[in-house]
Amino acid sequence: MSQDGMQQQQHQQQQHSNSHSQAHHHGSLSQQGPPARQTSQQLRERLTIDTTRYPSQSEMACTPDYATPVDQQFHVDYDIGACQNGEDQESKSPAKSPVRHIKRPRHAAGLEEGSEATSQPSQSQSSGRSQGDGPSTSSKQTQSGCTFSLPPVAVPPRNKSRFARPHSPATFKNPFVTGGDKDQQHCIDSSMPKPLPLLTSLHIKFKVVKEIGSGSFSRVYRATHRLSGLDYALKRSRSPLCTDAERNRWLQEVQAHAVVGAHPNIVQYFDAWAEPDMQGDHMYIQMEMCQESLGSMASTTKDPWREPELVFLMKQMASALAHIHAKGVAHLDVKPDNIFSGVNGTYKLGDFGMATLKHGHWRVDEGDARYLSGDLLQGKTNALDKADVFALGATLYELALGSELPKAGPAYQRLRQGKIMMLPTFTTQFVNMLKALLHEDPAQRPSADAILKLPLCSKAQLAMSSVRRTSM
Ligand SMILES: Nc1ncnc2c1ncn2[C@@H]1O[C@H](COP(=O)(O)OP(=O)(O)OP(=O)(O)O)[C@@H](O)[C@H]1O
Repeated sequence: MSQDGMQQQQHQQQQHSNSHSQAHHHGSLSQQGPPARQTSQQLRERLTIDTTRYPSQSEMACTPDYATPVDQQFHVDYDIGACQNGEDQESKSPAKSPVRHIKRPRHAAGLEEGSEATSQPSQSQSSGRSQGDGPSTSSKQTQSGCTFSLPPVAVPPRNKSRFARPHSPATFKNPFVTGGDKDQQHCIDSSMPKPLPLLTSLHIKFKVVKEIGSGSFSRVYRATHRLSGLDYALKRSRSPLCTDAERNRWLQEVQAHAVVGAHPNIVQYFDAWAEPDMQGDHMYIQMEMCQESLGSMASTTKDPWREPELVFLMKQMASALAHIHAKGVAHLDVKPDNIFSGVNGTYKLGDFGMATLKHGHWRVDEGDARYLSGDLLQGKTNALDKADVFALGATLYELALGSELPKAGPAYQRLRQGKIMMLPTFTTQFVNMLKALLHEDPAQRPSADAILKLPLCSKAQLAMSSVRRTSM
């Protein structure tokens, strides 16, 4: 075929294609392009759909056209938004309409919520619309050919209560990060619009496997994260949090635990949230799943620990405390119940329920009396990091004895003065170190950092096989 002949054939094909499109999309459908400004009269004419002149949606099978580029597709050219609440759902084109929404005056009479005009399309509305200033009454023709009007779309008045944004859940300042400025919103106050964000993610995110422990304030569950398949420890408040004091106790635990961050000898914090039940809000903390605590191990095996095992434990706990203290936090509840065995012979310090600011004048709750230093008992809170060191010394002493520490009485008082029983199976170096940790005067106790630098600690690189307690 000659060049001229080919051009002529292409021209004919083009013409045929154009006329075909126009025949199928007469009136109501238009090719996309910059929408021309239309008078209301034109719009009304276009809104009248002659369904007999183009294939119905069911004939077109409603399949989205992914092959044709979007700017070459055909689009319904009437106010889709106005029809969405009516019976016109089927007429929606899969492609976006180039015409957005036909603007209608918001102040149109009779469109206030509850007025008759919102629910009863009338002839007068249609005629009003024909003059270009009425409400949005979309008319179209049914398959039988008769024209009817869609109800006008009510534009609710800008009513404050309806359009007011819902209160966002509170975002708290973390005093462990920002310091103890009392003016900052760091704690919960019932006057806040929503004291805690009530999120429900427990059963959506987790499969609760079983309860693995409980304390005075909480129950702890083993739970599998549904997406990752990993196991976590979920700590749940024992009873619903009803008062601000209860909520703030949890908030403080969450904030302290979160700010401490990752450390090999600290139970890793992951997330925290509140969930409502019939009685109130329960608080959840998602943590690393650990093995047994030393407290529960000690209750089953009463054998005293050997020195290498204790030095190994002391080194790891001193490392955890040095990290916590460097973050400005004091743990205030170091005890065997809160030290967990992890994998490969590691130990991890957990339970930040008593944690507070190391030097700030923040809430200081007394932890377990058996591990409380004399200075804390006397209400001296200016060296809280050293109170942790005392509690570590008391923990090591208890494990060395293989028996529980006294809760009261002369033996209790003697320990607060740094006086301990003979430990014949331990080296003098170890016993002296223990006495230093339990010193009556907090200033005389070594810091956690200083403990790590002791010659005893540098010798604490035990072969894993020799660490009897963590091989479970
Ligand atoms: N991360 C964890 N992995 C495995 N078990 C855990 C974990 N955290 C806590 N547990 C188990 O749950 C028990 C209670 O936890 P925890 O001590 O944190 O609760 P509590 O209510 O703060 O207790 P307390 O009475 O000491 O204040 C622990 O003794 C331990 O047996």
